[in-house]
Amino acid sequence: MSKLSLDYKNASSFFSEDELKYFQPYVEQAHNQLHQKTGAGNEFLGWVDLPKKISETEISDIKKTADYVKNNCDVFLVIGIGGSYLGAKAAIEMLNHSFYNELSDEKRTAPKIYFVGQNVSGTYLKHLIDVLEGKEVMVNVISKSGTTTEPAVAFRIIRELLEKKYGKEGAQKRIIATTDKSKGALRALADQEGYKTFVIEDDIGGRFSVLTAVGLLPIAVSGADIEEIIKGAKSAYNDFNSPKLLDNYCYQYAVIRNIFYRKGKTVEIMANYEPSLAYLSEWWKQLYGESEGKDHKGLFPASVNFTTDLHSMGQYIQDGMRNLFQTVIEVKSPKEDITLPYDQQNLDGLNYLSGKTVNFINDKALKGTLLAHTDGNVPNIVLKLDNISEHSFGYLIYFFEKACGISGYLLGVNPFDQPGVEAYKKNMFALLGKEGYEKEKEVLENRLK
Ligand SMILES: O=P(O)(O)OC[C@H]1O[C@H](O)[C@H](O)[C@@H](O)[C@@H]1O
Repeated sequence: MSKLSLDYKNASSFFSEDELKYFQPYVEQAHNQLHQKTGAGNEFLGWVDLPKKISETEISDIKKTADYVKNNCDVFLVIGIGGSYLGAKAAIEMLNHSFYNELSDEKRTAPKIYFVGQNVSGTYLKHLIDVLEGKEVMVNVISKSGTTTEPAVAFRIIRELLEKKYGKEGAQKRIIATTDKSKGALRALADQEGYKTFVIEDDIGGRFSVLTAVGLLPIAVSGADIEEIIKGAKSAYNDFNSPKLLDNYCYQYAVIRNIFYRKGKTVEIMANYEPSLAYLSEWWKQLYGESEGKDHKGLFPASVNFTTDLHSMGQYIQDGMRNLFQTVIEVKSPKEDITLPYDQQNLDGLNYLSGKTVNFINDKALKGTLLAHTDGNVPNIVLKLDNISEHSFGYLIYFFEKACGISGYLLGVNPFDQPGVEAYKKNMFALLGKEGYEKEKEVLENRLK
């Protein structure tokens, strides 16, 4: 069973226990807003009860479809952007072999999985087509709105490729669409072509959708146990259900973020010491960035992968502008370990470590860095995760989602919309010459002269 704990002793000299307690009434209000669906954005609170609500029928449909995918392709393309891919990618990287796609077919019992449709780079798409040559391919195209440009462009190209290779009917059996139940271009296309579909409910926003078919289908294809993920999320639901701040460390995390923000620590850096957690941070950045970055407010969520980034960003964190705090994810029992051998010659000077494991070295790096950064006036919150498992993944996801809802309400924003994302889209459509944007096009082109 996974367990998570919050250790803020390396942050506690930056605020007092009283400051934490002062938030109790506001936390209670935020808790009620979430659970009674009375706060801003309350039409997007389907994720709150999702771990309890997801049906056996949905899970078994996802598992059956995943088995079909596993038996019918070498490469599974997941086409989606933002909330429509980050959660699945985070899970697959966290739970599987570090070199999942590179493993031999005997060692990897599932297809290779590529996440695409996150850019509009011609080079990238051309290179993707090179890699698909001679491979049996299936596709899961995921878009809640069904109108997002990046995945739509990638899907049009891949769909043509599949139809050429397998014929229209053959391609139809190889495409699964995850989208809205009735709206959007992808829904219309899927209905017309007769693709297998999964529905994203109206009340679950993209960045809160990893525990729906959006995340669960690709995760199930990779061989991970999605029922365990849901169980983990369910236990987090139960563990973080109290409005009492002192009994609920999920809410404590939300409050501490808000305390630091109000003290001018405007950047939160998520730090991990396991490369397999890099995409968990990417998922977390979207969750917090899109939820809180609005009305000219909000912490800037950043991430670093340690020890790698200690050799690039470590200098800044130790010694740059003091507007940072760090949230470190410590994994108490990583999946694997390896011992450093003894070397007679000892030219690399590492014999003092021979017989020690690499995880032992990593642990000392974590602890040493924690103290150094704290000494450098960067408060450190540590989230200690017992292990890397499906259960832990579900638990962590729900922990961060719940804390995000509370934190957004404490900040005084609507955590469930993302109006700012439209600005670039409007300009891009105008410059591309999309119908209805003629006036904007002229203005923008003049500005670009
Ligand atoms: O699933 P989609 O509708 O394609 O959206 C994919 C992503 O892009 C949008 O622009 C939003 O900012 C994100 O919140 C969303 O997750």
